[in-house]
Amino acid sequence: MTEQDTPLTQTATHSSQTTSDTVLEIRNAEVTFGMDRGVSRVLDTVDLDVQRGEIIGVVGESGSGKSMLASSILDAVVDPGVLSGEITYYPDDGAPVDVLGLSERELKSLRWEDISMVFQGAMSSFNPTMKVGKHFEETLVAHDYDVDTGMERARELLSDLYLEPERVLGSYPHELSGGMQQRALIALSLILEPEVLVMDEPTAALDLLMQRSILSLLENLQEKYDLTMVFITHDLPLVAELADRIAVMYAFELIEIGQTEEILRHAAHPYTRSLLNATPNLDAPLEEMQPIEGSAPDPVNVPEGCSYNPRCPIADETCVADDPDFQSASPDHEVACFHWEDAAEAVPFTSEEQHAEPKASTAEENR
Ligand SMILES: Nc1ncnc2c1ncn2[C@@H]1O[C@H](COP(=O)(O)OP(=O)(O)OP(=O)(O)O)[C@@H](O)[C@H]1O
Repeated sequence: MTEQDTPLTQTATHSSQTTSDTVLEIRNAEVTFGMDRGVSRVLDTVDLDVQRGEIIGVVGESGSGKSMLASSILDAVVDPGVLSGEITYYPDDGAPVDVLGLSERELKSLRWEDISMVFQGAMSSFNPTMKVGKHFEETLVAHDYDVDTGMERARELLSDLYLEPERVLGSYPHELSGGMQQRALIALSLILEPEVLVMDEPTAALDLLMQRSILSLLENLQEKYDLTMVFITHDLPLVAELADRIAVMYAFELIEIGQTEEILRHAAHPYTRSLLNATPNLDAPLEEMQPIEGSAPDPVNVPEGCSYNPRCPIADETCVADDPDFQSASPDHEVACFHWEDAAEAVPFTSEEQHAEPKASTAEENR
């Protein structure tokens, strides 16, 4: 059987996948900045449903809009960025929350108690003049949580992350290594028992070994605390080890989404396939790595039609004239490309080996 043998099914947007298990529903999320040289659209009509209890990896090149998506989820886009669309949070117990309609006060509580966020570079998130323990206490007090109970939870979380609680709580941030700081920050983000954890390049500043060990700790935390995780990164192989699903961004839009294994083995967007070929792979020789030709578009000047068309080997006049809708490449696998059925032939994988080890390696080598 060929790699792409699934018949084209009807056009659909992945928003149609909303189920009763959806914890976050993002519709038409758009972020613009007014610049001297025009409007910079740095997030372009993104629709995404995050399912309760899943780990979803959002990947893309630097500047593709991943951080804008992360901050949109919490209505935290920096000024003077303008966010529009709808972000709905469905708590486990309670009425749906219209995130963009919340007051500042309501947002403040949502941000720690329901949906929490961890950014790259723990040092910029901690106050360097305050001991780590004080950060936990202040967060508990600010949200009217019982400090004793909360600090018990802090100790448990720090232990879960293989840190010595007393030592870490009694240290200033700079007294801890980068890996310890980042783990302490993850513990802090979970102190108010949020249901969803959004992480924006949480391990980017760390060495490979520390990245891997944090990933496995995150997996344990997710199981223990029933968390939903949105893990944002440029590192596709890294997130593939953790994520149940992968969503790929290109030029401020989502262009493909599917189960991790499906994306790794049967990516249907020419960009995703090129991204996999451009990704270092421990199993494949370096010469098999192929950089993607051309450069990512400027947000003020995104190409008409499919924004990938100037770099795409199978683009034709349709791709220049129209922006493709999502199509179903296989169950739970959607791709925004007119010619996805030709992508496997046009952009073959350079390595026969799998590009990365997915979370659960259960599927056959090939369909
Ligand atoms: N404050 C700002 N004002 C104007 N444009 C911005 C601002 N912050 C980011 N951008 C632009 O928004 C676009 C998307 O940026 P974003 O940070 O979301 O990308 P990213 O995929 O997270 O990249 P990286 O992996 O490098 O963090 C980029 O073109 C960036 O230059």
